[in-house]
Amino acid sequence: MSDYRLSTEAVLRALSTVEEPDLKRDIVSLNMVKDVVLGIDSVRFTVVLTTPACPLKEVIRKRCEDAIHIHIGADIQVTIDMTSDVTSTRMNAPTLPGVKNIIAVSSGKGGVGKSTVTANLAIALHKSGAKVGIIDADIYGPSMPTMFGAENIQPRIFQQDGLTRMEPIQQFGIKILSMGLLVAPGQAIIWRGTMAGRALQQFFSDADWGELDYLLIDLPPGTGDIHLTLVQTVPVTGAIIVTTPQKVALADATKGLAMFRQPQINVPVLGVIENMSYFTPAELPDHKYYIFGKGGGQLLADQFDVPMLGQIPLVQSIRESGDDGRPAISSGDPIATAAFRDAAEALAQQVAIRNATIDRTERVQVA
Ligand SMILES: Nc1ncnc2c1ncn2[C@@H]1O[C@H](COP(=O)(O)OP(=O)(O)OP(=O)(O)O)[C@@H](O)[C@H]1O
Repeated sequence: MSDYRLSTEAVLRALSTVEEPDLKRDIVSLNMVKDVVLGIDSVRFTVVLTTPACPLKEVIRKRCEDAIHIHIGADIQVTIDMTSDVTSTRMNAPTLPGVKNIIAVSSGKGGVGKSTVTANLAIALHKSGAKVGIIDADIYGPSMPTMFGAENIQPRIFQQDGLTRMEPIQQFGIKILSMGLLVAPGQAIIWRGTMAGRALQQFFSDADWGELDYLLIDLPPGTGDIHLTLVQTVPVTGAIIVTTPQKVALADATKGLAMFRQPQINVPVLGVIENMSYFTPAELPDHKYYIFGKGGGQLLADQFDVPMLGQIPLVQSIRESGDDGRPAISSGDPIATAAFRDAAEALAQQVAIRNATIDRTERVQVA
């Protein structure tokens, strides 16, 4: 006979001593414990994480087990089912209520690898179990069709209730709409500011995105009309800045980051991703050559007091796979895969922290 009392209340009391490491609150008051089922000397329950990409999954599991053993009984058999439900501050949003988080990906200057990072982050999040979409709003060089091998695929246009609707294409599990998909391959696009803005608005208002955990927006480099159109069209959950380590890139990245912080825009900055941080030759995977300088991304993150989400090395396969229409992380390169997976976990973690701690973003009103 056991000398402890096993009850749902006792289990919840024990689990309320477990703190979610990022959110710094106990997992019971965060509503993360569900479906407690008691046996004679056993208990089974579900822990609902705030993201499938949670890097602390095993830490939380161990803490729950320990809490039951310490507070109720050392010989209780504990079975924990870990699931996830990505959090959102966009519930009941008038535009795209099925999209939980809209994340702007921006850079100070062109060519730092913003699109490459967006494509690979999207796939890393998808591989963790999340539903992910990309809007390629880079009017100067919409590269998603090339990176995803989708130059010859057109979004399906159809009529619904008298309205013209658009269905995003789907490649490698990612739903995608791109300015580049609206014109024939090879055709140059000269977007007037208003035209580009209208196209972006249509990607939100006329497209069927269904349910998504994360919708990543690949913005043009710098700061401009498209950025303003975005924040005026939908409340953006947060922004990330992609930079390379050298000083010239950082000066521009600083301006890009400061834009989101302006009081009238007020989009939370989730962190910095440093791309081309160091060169690693495929045949010497342990070697790092800091050819563009070292620590620039961290400097930017420190200056704005935001986290560094990741450092992506310069590796030949990232460039090759981007050109081949198959983002590096899906072609299995181990160095690229590890770097993008870690950055995606860090991003998902920051989104969860942002959703638990900051009020929802308001759409910027046109003056
Ligand atoms: N980590 C990396 N390793 C190797 N090559 C990379 C890496 N990141 C990006 N590249 C390559 O650098 C080039 C520019 O990348 P990308 O198009 O993603 O940059 P961007 O910042 O989106 O550019 P733009 O400003 O034109 O939109 C591409 O050829 C891409 O394959």
